[in-house]
Amino acid sequence: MTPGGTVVRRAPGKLFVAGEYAVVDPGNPAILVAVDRYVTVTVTGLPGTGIEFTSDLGPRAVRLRWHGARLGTHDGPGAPAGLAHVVSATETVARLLTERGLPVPGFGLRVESGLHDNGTKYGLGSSGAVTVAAVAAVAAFCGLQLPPEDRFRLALLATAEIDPRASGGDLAASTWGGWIAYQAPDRAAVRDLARRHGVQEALRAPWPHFAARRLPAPAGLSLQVGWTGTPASTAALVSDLDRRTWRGSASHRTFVETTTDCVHACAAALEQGDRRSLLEQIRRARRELARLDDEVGLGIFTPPLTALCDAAEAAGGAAKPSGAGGGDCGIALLDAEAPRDIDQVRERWATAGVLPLPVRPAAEGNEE
Ligand SMILES: Nc1ncnc2c1ncn2[C@@H]1O[C@H](COP(=O)(O)OP(=O)(O)O)[C@@H](O)[C@H]1O
Ligand SMILES: C[C@@](O)(CCOP(=O)(O)OP(=O)(O)O)CC(=O)O
Repeated sequence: MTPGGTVVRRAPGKLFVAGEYAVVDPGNPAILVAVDRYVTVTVTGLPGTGIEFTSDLGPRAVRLRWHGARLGTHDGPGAPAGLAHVVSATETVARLLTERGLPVPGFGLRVESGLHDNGTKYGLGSSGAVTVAAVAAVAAFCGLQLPPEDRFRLALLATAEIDPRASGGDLAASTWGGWIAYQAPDRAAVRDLARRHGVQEALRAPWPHFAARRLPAPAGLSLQVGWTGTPASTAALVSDLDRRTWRGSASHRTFVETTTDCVHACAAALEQGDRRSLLEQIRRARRELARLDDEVGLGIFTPPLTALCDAAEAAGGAAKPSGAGGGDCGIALLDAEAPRDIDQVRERWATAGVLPLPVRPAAEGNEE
């Protein structure tokens, strides 16, 4: 902490490489990569016990006060629109402080997002990055020294209070950085564990199915990212899928089996530096998502995302939507030694209305 009592923490955004949708069920693997665009959270001491939130997405600072363990306005507990993630992150760290007998001081928390373009999200995981950065900043400001897994767990507990369907893969990438293999715990179960036995206990207890480990970056391949310019609602797409009869069907089982096999093969290809196999598996992941989309008509593939994939495959690369689809970003892996092919793909993307984003994998995640 600086002498003025200000703490600054940042967390990178992320992209899904493979495993989206399947990863929402505990234990199913996915691969993500952190990218070098960040959400930055600054916490500064303020007199009193209230917490003042300022976001670059909101018009003005919002001062909230404590109603027991929850933050809210004078009317009662509850986060104002657009502040759900920072409020939940603050409440979760505050519960840990209280359980440890430590005071929760008053402070101001300010968010600056590098994951938006004039207020429109790129789909690079701003909700995950802001949660990870807010947990780290609030914890450090309050004098807690926490290892990465504790910060990840706090961020997941904070997220599960808002939406237990979210896998937390974004939180893992934002916490650890680099290329990550991730398996989610049962979010409702860990949320209930924290509610019943406390946050401290939820940090200590085993979390069945949860796993996160770093993978090597792909050698000789360049990660290219295209933005469709259309923001998609992940929560809406995931709950849309849940409302259909697909879950529990033979098609669901096939999707999960194929996707799991594909993610394991991608991880092995990264570990063995096998470029050709990695490209084959990314193309397979695209096909499996397309099959899901054809069967349930979810709208994962929009015309710009299909054009993004076709252009990359025509140049000998592999590509797919990243995450829930329906807009946001797609990724491509292209031969790093063929800059002219990369330029050509980017030109074809521009013609299809896809903006190439100048982002690169970020080796580092969020720091304590
Ligand atoms: N700059 C920010 N300031 C405060 N909260 C933010 C900011 N960026 C994102 N969030 C949180 O994340 C939510 C948006 O999540 P989502 O639509 O899933 O975007 P993304 O796809 O980028 O994760 C917002 O409603 C808010 O709670
Ligand atoms: C469908 C999913 O598996 C992947 C969603 O990935 P996105 O990258 O679309 O997510 P946001 O960061 O919230 O925009 C749902 C999940 O894992 O929670």
